[in-house]
Amino acid sequence: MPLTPIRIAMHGVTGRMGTNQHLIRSILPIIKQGGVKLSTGQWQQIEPILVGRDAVKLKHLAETVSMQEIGRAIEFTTNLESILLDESVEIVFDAASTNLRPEILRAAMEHGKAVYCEKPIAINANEASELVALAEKTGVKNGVVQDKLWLPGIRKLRMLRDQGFFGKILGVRAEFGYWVFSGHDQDQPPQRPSWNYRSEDGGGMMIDMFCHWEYLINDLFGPIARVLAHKTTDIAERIDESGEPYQCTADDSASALFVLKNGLTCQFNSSWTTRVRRDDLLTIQVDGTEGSAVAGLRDCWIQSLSATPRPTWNPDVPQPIHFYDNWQILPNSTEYDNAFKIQWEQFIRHCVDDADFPWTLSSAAAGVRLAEAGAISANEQIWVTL
Ligand SMILES: NC(=O)C1=CN([C@@H]2O[C@H](COP(=O)(O)OP(=O)(O)OC[C@H]3O[C@@H](n4cnc5c(N)ncnc54)[C@H](OP(=O)(O)O)[C@@H]3O)[C@@H](O)[C@H]2O)C=CC1
Ligand SMILES: O=C1CO[C@H](CO)[C@@H](O)[C@@H]1O
Repeated sequence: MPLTPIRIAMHGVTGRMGTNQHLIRSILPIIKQGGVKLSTGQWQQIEPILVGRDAVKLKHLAETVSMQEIGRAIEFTTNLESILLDESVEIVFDAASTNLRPEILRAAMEHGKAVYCEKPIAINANEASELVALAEKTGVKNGVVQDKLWLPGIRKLRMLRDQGFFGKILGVRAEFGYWVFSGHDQDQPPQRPSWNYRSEDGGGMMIDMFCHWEYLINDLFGPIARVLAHKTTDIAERIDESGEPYQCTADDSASALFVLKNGLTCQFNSSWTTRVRRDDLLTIQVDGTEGSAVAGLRDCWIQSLSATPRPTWNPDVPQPIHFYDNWQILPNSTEYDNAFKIQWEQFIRHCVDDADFPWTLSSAAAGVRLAEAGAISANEQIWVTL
């Protein structure tokens, strides 16, 4: 007997993340592959209902896009209330802009729905804690996107760590970012939404990225003990979606030192105002006594102690070493599925099969606390202990 498909309401699906990563690269491919395989060997199929405020965009996704991807249309509605009252809907997912998230999550949990959502779960630690408390009170299953954990580059880094490649890990440096056009030249339109650059709308580098850095560092290297951070708003005015100039009130660059409970120091630079001259938009370098690795989003390069060149400082001659030449690229040792899709499958198994799922609201609240600690550190110019 096939299992009844679980109904998943998807709010914020008309946005960049909702459309691309969640609908087109996760949910529709899961439907296409027949659902998610459970521990019993049965396949759990899913049925999405798209929810939002713009019926035209929803109809396009539910009909045209869905038809292209899975050969049939799916449901959509602009009535969120009716979704909350619909007992056949088991999971409410939210990928709308950050400042809307707490209200949606609260309403869904109060109606007994399992919740799954994009990061961050809130823009301040108090609100994040209230959501965690409500999840505990209502007992609903809950989860938060922590996609970077399943990026191929990060999986390769984790494999190196587990195989003891590094020896003793001495330090971690991450460079994240790229140039986000301000929109002042109409031939170079901005590639990120304007709310990202307004703190009153939930934007800002720290709140966007420190929640990623928290779970990534915690997973790969251990829990963070304290942070020293600095943030700036490098570009004061940008152009919004309607072509109007607006004042940027959020940080677009942030640097941080995270010192872990095990004593390791992780240095993270994050910027929307930098031009890339490195291997990828995010690179994480791990240096150890026995070897070093640099992970990008998909690739990972290694250099062992025995392959380490011997630089000497002499600015009077051209640099004799081509530093990139002494690194070896790791092969792909498995198939790397989309990171968001992998986590969706795990969340569905958690809901249906009770499989372990540690990436909860509680774990995501730590990311919001780190962003808040970073902001306090920057504003008061102090170390903040977590
Ligand atoms: N995990 C990751 O790698 C990433 C996560 N994110 C997170 O994803 C979330 C969405 O970001 P992104 O996709 O870039 O944002 P977008 O601006 O592209 O999308 C915003 C979405 O929110 C909806 N929305 C905005 N205001 C309202 C409102 N008042 N009422 C109802 N719906 C509203 C929009 O609907 P409409 O179409 O009708 O305007 C749209 O669906 C953020 O929380 C962000 O932090 C972002 C980037 C990467
Ligand atoms: O929130 C985010 C901001 O944008 C980044 C990419 O540009 C994402 O990786 C991240 O999740």
